[in-house]
Amino acid sequence: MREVTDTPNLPTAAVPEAIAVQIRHLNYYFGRGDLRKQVLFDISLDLPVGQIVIMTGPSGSGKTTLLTLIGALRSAHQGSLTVLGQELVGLGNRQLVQVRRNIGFIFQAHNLFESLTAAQNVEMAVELLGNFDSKHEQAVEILAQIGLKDRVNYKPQSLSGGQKQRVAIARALVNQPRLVLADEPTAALDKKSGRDVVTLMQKLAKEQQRTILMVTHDNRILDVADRIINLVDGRLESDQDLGNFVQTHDPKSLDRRMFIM
Ligand SMILES: Nc1ncnc2c1ncn2[C@@H]1O[C@H](COP(=O)(O)OP(=O)(O)OP(=O)(O)O)[C@@H](O)[C@H]1O
Repeated sequence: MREVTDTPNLPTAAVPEAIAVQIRHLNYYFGRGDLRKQVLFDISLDLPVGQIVIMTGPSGSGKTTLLTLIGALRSAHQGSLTVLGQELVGLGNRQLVQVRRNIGFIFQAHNLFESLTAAQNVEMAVELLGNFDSKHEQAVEILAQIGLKDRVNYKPQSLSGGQKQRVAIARALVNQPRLVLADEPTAALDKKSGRDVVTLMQKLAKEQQRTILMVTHDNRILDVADRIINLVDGRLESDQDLGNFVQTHDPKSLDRRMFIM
């Protein structure tokens, strides 16, 4: 068990290591004063290590807001949000940046740099952790693992939509984040590419014991999930366990697992 940092408005809590994300009574507001608007209401949720969770819900229901809070991309103020053992409520910007380093992000817009090759786009993520010596080898290795071995020196303009999204996935995964957050990762892809991308993410969750939270409107990929949560008007409306998930979390074995396509 890890102790969670105490914050002014929260009691100290202990979160089991097998829980990657623990949320308790989380509220979130945009704006201030008269313009203040509540968009998340009393969210409580546990995401176990190794689980692949799909979050659905109507447009404007708060999915992206919740994802960005979990990803330490905005700060939470009310309730408790513990990510990889760290309480985020009450953390300053510099500490949030540290938390982000353990999270892989995959967005609908792949946000690749057009002037850089696939390998160089991935290398940038490795550099962020200060690893300059082996960055090229690491980038090539993960690109090969996701089926892009013969595309490492291609620039995004010469890649298909599915291949670009795979580069974005390689970039999100190269530092072996324990938590992966994806916002509509298949929205811009055709049926086959979308399926390939999520199958890849599913393999990752199972073989490397990574936790994946994915926002999607894409009904074609719901079956890869262990669990589907539905957000409506900022509230957790339903939480459906699909019965696929078997908790196998063993912290000692985590780093020895390899991810092979
Ligand atoms: N920066 C912001 N400032 C003020 N309100 C915002 C901001 N971002 C989002 N909102 C509002 O918060 C609510 C939730 O938005 P959010 O983007 O989280 O929904 P969503 O479920 O991800 O929607 P979509 O499926 O369309 O992406 C919406 O009412 C939205 O208008």
